[in-house]
Amino acid sequence: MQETGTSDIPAYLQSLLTVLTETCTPPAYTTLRINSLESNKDEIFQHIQREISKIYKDRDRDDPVMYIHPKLSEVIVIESRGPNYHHERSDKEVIVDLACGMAVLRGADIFVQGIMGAPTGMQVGDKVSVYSDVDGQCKKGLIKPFTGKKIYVGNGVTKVSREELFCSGKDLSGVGILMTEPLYEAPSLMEFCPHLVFPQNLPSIGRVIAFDKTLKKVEKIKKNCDNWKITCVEPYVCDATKSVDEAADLSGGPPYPPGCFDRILLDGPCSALGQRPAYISKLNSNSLKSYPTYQRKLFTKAVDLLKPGGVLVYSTCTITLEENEKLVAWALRTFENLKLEPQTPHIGGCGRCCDGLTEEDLKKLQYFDPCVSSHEDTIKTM
Ligand SMILES: C[S@@+](CC[C@H](N)C(=O)[O-])C[C@H]1O[C@@H](n2cnc3c(N)ncnc32)[C@H](O)[C@@H]1O
Repeated sequence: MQETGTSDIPAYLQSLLTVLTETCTPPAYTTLRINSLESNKDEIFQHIQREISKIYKDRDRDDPVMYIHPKLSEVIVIESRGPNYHHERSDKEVIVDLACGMAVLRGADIFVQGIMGAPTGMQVGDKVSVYSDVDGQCKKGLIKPFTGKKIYVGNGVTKVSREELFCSGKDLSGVGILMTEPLYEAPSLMEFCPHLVFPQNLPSIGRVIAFDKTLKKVEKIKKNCDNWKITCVEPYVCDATKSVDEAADLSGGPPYPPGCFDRILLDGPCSALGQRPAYISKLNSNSLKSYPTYQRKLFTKAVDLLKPGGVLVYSTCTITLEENEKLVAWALRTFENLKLEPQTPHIGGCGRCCDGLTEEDLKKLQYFDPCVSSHEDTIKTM
């Protein structure tokens, strides 16, 4: 996208445009959470640095810039490079689905399941240019050139032929295209040293409340805890709207009695408009409007569960005022016993002005603005 740079556009639209442009690009770095229970942090950092250097060397790339986050000593930061538009495009075009395309922009190779269309005669070892289908219009097995909306994500070398992919009837798995010249250079981290590091976006690095209403999510929490040899987390399948009961006790799973938690992280459902990169959102305005009501319901339960003097952290991965600053303003009006506290570390920007929040209030909120390069954020903290 191009910057319009026109002064005829009102400031709020200009800033919305900038946000939309920025959300189309992947973050400027990848972050890995170190499992300090496993070994010494510096040793883990050096080990990961050597492993990543090997991966980059195999692909003829210079080592990436990597360091321990200056304020978060358990976080490794790996800088991305790009966009690299100078690569020569091949006339052999491969189309991948949107999820696969977005993963490629964050450093992944292409797994066979993500490949939708490939040219006739495509053989193992062919150099291809890869495009992501933006609107989900490409039918599996497409031979003809794709005429729908597509974005270029890089060049790669095929590990599988078109014949094997679409005509063999085999249940294939694994890497189908190795991305040798991606649009953005970032490390591919699928199952990368899972006992030593865990890929986690910077804003998500915090404490985790161990219940979710989805069984699949709870199973994932259990698997992560097993990988990390964490024994102090008890994950439960639980609808948080039913998590409080006067008659309950703390001995087993939910529900729990009111006022029994010292700290709560409420990382609830949201419109996810801050997830990057994202070229398209399938949300309609009704579902967008439904989130704040649901979030207030969950927030009320979290306040019920909190001990006097306890800490409640509310987080989302979206950018709407209604689900962020306006929800905070509502909470301060509704629960007289709640007050905002400064956050340490404060590595994001401040909150945005609305609904009577004061300058001091806004400084106590953290907004990870997609318009500020994440790399700039990191440098600011050094
Ligand atoms: C933003 S995600 C949380 C991500 C999680 N912190 C992580 O890092 O994987 C929001 C989660 O809220 C869960 N959820 C939605 N409504 C819920 C409810 N009523 N009770 C409990 N969990 C709920 C969803 O299943 C979803 O996994």
